[in-house]
Amino acid sequence: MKINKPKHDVNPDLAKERLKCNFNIEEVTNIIDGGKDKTVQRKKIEDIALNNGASLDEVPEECLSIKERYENAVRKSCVYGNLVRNEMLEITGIENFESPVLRRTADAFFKDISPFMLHLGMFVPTLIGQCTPEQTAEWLPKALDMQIIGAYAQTELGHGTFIRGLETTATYNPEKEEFVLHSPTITSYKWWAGGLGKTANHCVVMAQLYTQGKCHGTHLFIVKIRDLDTHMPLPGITVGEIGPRMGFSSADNGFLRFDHFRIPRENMLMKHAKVEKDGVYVKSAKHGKLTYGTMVFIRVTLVSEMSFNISKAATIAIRYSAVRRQTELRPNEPEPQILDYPTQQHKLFICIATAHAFQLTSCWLWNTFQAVLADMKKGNVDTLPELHALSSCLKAVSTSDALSHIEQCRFACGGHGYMLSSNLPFIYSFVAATRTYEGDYTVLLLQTARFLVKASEQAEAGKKLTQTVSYLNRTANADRLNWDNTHEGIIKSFQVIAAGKIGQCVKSIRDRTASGMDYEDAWLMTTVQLVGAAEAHCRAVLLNTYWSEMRKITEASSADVKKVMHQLAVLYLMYWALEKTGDLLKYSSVSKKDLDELQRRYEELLAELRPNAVGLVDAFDLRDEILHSSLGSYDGRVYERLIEEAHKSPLNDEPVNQSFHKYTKPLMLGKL
Ligand SMILES: CCCCCCCC/C=C\CCCC(=O)SCCNC(=O)CCNC(=O)[C@H](O)C(C)(C)COP(=O)(O)OP(=O)(O)OC[C@H]1O[C@@H](n2cnc3c(N)ncnc32)[C@H](O)[C@@H]1OP(=O)(O)O
Ligand SMILES: Cc1cc2nc3c(=O)[nH]c(=O)nc-3n(C[C@H](O)[C@H](O)[C@H](O)COP(=O)(O)OP(=O)(O)OC[C@H]3O[C@@H](n4cnc5c(N)ncnc54)[C@H](O)[C@@H]3O)c2cc1C
Repeated sequence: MKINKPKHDVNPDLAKERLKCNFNIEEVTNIIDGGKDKTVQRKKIEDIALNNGASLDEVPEECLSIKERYENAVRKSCVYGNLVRNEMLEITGIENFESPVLRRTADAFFKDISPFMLHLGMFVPTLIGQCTPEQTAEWLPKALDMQIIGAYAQTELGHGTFIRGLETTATYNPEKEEFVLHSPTITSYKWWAGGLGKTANHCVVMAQLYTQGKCHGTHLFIVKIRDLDTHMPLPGITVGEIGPRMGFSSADNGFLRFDHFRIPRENMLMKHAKVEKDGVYVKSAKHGKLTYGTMVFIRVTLVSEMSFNISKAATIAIRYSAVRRQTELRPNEPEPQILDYPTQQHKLFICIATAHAFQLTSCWLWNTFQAVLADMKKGNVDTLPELHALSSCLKAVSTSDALSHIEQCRFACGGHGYMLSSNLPFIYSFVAATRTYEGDYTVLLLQTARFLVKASEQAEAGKKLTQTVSYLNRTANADRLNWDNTHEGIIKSFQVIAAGKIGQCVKSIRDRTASGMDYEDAWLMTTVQLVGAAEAHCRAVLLNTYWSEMRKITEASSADVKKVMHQLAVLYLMYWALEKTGDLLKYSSVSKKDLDELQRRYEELLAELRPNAVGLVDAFDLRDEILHSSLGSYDGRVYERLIEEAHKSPLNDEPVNQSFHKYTKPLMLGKL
């Protein structure tokens, strides 16, 4: 398989690494893509994107002014959007518009973010999930064809987490058969929506619905905010961009204020509830939270997105570590490649394993999501709470872990990792936002904890639990698990840790209520433990899912691929067992000797994986144009690229900057 055809000679150290690799790289790539046919499809889509010169920037994105950067991003988004519409969707099928391949290939065009990302990412999914068939027929084709460009405006200046606290109102007027949208306070300004500031002409708005004098809580509305021809904001709309951010610099995250702005009745998204012409409110949803559906969808997709981002950072850091040499081990010996240091391997190999863990878990979560959607189509919403609990904790933990692993990759690249041209700061700042948006880490783990506390009480009452919490049935009465130093033993010990922590939360809440606290205060006082319990549950789910899915997916693989995939999964289990020794000591009979043995095995495993490290990141098959990294390109021309990038700095356009004559020279001459 030709991964990247390098234009230059490959760095000799990197070339040697590739000779050491003892498994079939293409086979692993096919596993990651979900099959050989999917690899072929991905490559076709990448070719379409990359054979188009429009993705190239003469001046690096980061060297442009805020306006230039946005304008360049819109230019590229239009080219990319056009390719998606005219060529790529033909390959994936239009029903797969949310295919991760389309999202990932977009990275060939943007180091930062496309201002159109939220259009396909949230606006279109909301139309699909929240419209009646008539509304779908009206809006969806226009959105997919990009005749209208949308954003998702839910968060306000005063509230993001607490959706029920949103202040924007949509008041129904039966005489005119219209809703009046209004922002009554400064805290009710819509705030943050990606693409809203300058790009979108429509948006989905979450607002408190009032009809016949009564508030019925938050509902979704589709709102045209700009004239389609002139792009001017419509009267009654104040819209703009919220200002520079840590990342997302070209996403024109926006603010929006309504001044008694009128929209037709038909613009309420009415799949789950409607307002009749006369103002009567009718709810058809069988579950109170179906309007939160787009958030669940994005939380599910983010797990795979995290796998992708970790694989990018790992590829950069591991290739760089094969090229970089530092510090004599013994006098007069050549400096070793930094990849030879076990401490470096400890920072990096877990990233490869985590990318696989998240990829396999995300496929499993996606299938669970599809099954729940199928249930809901039949009118059964019983499986939704488990999906909500699962998607909440997996979103929280995968984004948080991804962030810390990506930071480790940057540390692993020393000073050069701090350069924007390494791309690690872009990847980091993108992932930093994911820990917050679509539900903050703590908040989502507390949602999972709610579900776990109920499940634990049901287990106590002898009820049979659903699959992801069924371990509570088996472990509810277990005090301390007998430590068993096998892979299954480690997974079981994580289930016992989770069960023990959940049980301890239930006890704390009960003790507190028994001593006179009301339930809300008892819950609040226990939230630090509840977050820990939900994280422990999530770790148990991740370890179990990764291990079982890895075994399934490699059943027909060659012996060498089976071996290396198995080694990665074992590394993942051991890494987390060693990270959580305190919990293991508390909830199992593990001894110091067992832990010392685990540590020794872990260190041996790092050494066993070492010859395959470059092969494993090559298997992610990330083309240079998608990696955008001076440190991580396939040919390993690290130093040459760093110099080439330095020359692109606008400060190097002339030998002497005018500030010398204006300020520095007068200072030197005492004439300032
Ligand atoms: C195509 C791929 C693209 C990938 C990349 C995309 C990049 C996109 C870039 C940026 C996007 C950023 C977009 C955004 O951030 S949009 C804004 C997102 N905002 C949030 O996520 C807010 C988080 N807050 C909440 O979700 C909720 O407020 C809450 C924390 C869950 C609380 O809600 P509420 O107060 O209404 O509910 P309660 O706590 O009282 O719970 C009541 C019961 O409802 C259950 N519940 C809550 N939510 C859900 C749900 N979504 N589904 C099912 N059930 C839900 C909850 O568990 C309670 O159940 P119980 O049985 O215990 O009563
Ligand atoms: C880059 C980016 C893009 C975004 N894009 C969009 C978009 O397109 N559309 C959109 O509508 N929104 C968007 N958002 C907004 C985002 O969804 C919210 O910022 C997010 O949901 C967190 O809400 P918040 O900002 O209100 O944080 P807050 O809720 O104010 O959180 C602040 C702190 O309080 C804690 N906290 C809050 N509530 C609780 C609680 N109940 N218990 C314990 N601790 C709590 C949190 O853990 C956190 O530490 C975006 C945000 C970012 C950063």
